[in-house]
Amino acid sequence: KKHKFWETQPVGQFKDIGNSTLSEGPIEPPAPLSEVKQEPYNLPSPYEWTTCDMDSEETCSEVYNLLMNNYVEDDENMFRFNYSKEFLRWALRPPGYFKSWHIGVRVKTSKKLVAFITGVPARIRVREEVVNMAEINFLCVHKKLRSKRLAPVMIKEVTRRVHLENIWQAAYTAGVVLPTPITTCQYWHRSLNPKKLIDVGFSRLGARMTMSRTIKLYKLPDSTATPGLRKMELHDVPAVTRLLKSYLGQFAVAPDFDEDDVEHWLLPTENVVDSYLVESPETHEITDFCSFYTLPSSILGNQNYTTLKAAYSYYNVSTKTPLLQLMNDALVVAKQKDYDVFNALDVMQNESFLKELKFGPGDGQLHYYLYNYRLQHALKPSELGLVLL
Ligand SMILES: COc1cccc(CC(=N)NC(=O)c2cccnc2OC2CCNCC2)c1
Repeated sequence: KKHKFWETQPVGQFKDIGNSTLSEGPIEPPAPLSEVKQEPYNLPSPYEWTTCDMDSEETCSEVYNLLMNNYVEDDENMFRFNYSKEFLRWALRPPGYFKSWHIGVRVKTSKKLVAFITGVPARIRVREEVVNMAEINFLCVHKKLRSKRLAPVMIKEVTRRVHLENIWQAAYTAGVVLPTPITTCQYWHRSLNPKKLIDVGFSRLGARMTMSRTIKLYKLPDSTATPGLRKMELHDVPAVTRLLKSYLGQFAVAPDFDEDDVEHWLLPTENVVDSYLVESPETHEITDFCSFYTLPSSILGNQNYTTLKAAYSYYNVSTKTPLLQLMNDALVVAKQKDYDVFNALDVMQNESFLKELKFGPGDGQLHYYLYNYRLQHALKPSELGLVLL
């Protein structure tokens, strides 16, 4: 029976699509904390819960290795996400985070880490409502423990721990269709190193295309074009926060960033997140912003390469510089930093540059979900202003 677990959860159900008697907003009301289950859910007997302290080098390495060997692969099982340790520490320790939401499962005897799921707090605006949510991510069960029905109990346990902090909504993405997506995004890839991408099977040589013609097609300028483009610095946080808050206001669902959030999520961090802004040479006003995060993938079964260096479009704001030019400069910077590919979803205003900047459509979709919050209608990807890691 499909979705046996999800039909028991407060999420939009397929059977409710189009039922206009159901109002937009929380599906179940908050419960008094005394009514939240105080003790952890039961795991199958060989396993025990553990809280993963990401400040611990040893535990962070265990999480890194579990994900490197068992996390999400592409549809053809040629690549697997290879989040770095510094990326995981960044992703899991935003302002107000809870260590208790970094949940692992260990084998009682060997203490081996065999599963993981996380939440981080986020203020997300849904239309006019700002909602305290948990962003759920990194659900991973060791390949050898699949279909033991561990995922449902891990989802229930992270939900229980989120409830204990009086948070009743969540946001998450998945490559699979579950009840019920608030939107479904296409992903797009812009080749930066086409020879490597073809060698490893990420891309295929176009029909009637030679390798040298393909390399020429994706060639980028050696330097950026926008006057006043520079890396974001700490003193830019107030201006970038204002710029971002104003820009994200146009989307139906978007983070409600304050300065502490912007400092954490958007200040450049080596090998994790890169952020650039345009400071007008005349007025010194900050008029535009672009950012991408670094998520390499392991290349499974290739003699010459082990890693695909990929940049993922994050938050971009254009108020003076055309978005097309701003994003082309982002491609130029990514190429300068030796990335192989630049990925983007068709969210926000990304559709306006994807084809013109020679992005090609990916072969999959990314579905966005809200937990315990019903939207009257699914969104178009262009109405979504939320990028999850
Ligand atoms: C190239 O290596 C891959 C390794 C694993 C999976 C995929 C395909 C895939 N599933 N891609 C995405 O989900 C994706 C494509 C474009 C932009 N963001 C994305 O996912 C982000 C956001 C959701 N969490 C994973 C990273 C590709």
